[in-house]
Amino acid sequence: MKKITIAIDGFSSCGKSTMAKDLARKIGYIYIDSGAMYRAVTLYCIQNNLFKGDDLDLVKLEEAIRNIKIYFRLNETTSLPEVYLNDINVEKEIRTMEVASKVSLVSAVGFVRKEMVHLQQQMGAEKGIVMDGRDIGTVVFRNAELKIFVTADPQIRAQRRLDELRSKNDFDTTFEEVLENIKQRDYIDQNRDESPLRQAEDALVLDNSQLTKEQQMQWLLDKFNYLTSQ
Ligand SMILES: Nc1ncnc2c1ncn2[C@@H]1O[C@H](COP(=O)(O)OP(=O)(O)O)[C@@H](O)[C@H]1O
Ligand SMILES: Nc1ccn([C@@H]2O[C@H](COP(=O)(O)OP(=O)(O)O)[C@@H](O)[C@H]2O)c(=O)n1
Repeated sequence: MKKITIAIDGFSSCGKSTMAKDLARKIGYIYIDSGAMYRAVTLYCIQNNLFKGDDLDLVKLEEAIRNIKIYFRLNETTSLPEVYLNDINVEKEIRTMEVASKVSLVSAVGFVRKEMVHLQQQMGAEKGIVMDGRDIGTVVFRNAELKIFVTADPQIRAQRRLDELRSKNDFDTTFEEVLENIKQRDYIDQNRDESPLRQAEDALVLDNSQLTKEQQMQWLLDKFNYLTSQ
């Protein structure tokens, strides 16, 4: 069967990666978490002291950006792609609240986006890919055959993210901190000049506030099956 490109965009912590991963596994496509790439650049900035508070040293970052090597490699146990920063697996380090609190500042920078979008387009050149993020259907793969825009109630999203942090033994972060971070990132992501988070005109919208992971997966699979059976 001819392979297509699937773009899943939407707000923070609403289940995009979960859906994208599940679908990719089911249909045998590659899965790419584009947010992990912006998180990896953010980790680089933190590790190299490019932040003074919320001020980012753009001169140093621009000098460094071409030498920041980011790629995914499959974890053989989970069969899921994991992100590498300059040849080090940083899959765990990029999921901290420290990175979450800075990532929207880094992802708003034009030259960072240019590099990441270029890499993402290379990864999807052969189609057969499910990529999730903020600008996949509007910028990275404007011609994607299937575009989904996911949303959910912020309180529900914060609780989901908090449960995830707890499951990773983070018992320090509070519900209020997670909710605040989600709202802040949504605001910056929607209001930045470069590729702001927008619903593509041809995207199908899913509010999964009241859906289980299984239900949202079935919804997505139905859309995929319908499209590819045409
Ligand atoms: N429908 C759902 N119901 C409950 N929890 C969900 C649902 N979808 C995803 N989750 C959980 O919510 C958290 C955020 O999901 P994730 O896929 O990482 O979101 P995103 O990629 O949009 O940031 C994860 O811990 C995930 O397991
Ligand atoms: N295609 C993308 C993906 C992520 N991002 C940025 O990267 C951040 C982290 O993305 P993510 O997908 O890991 O976020 P979560 O919703 O999983 O917390 C977002 O808040 C955006 O600022 C982006 O600008 N463009």
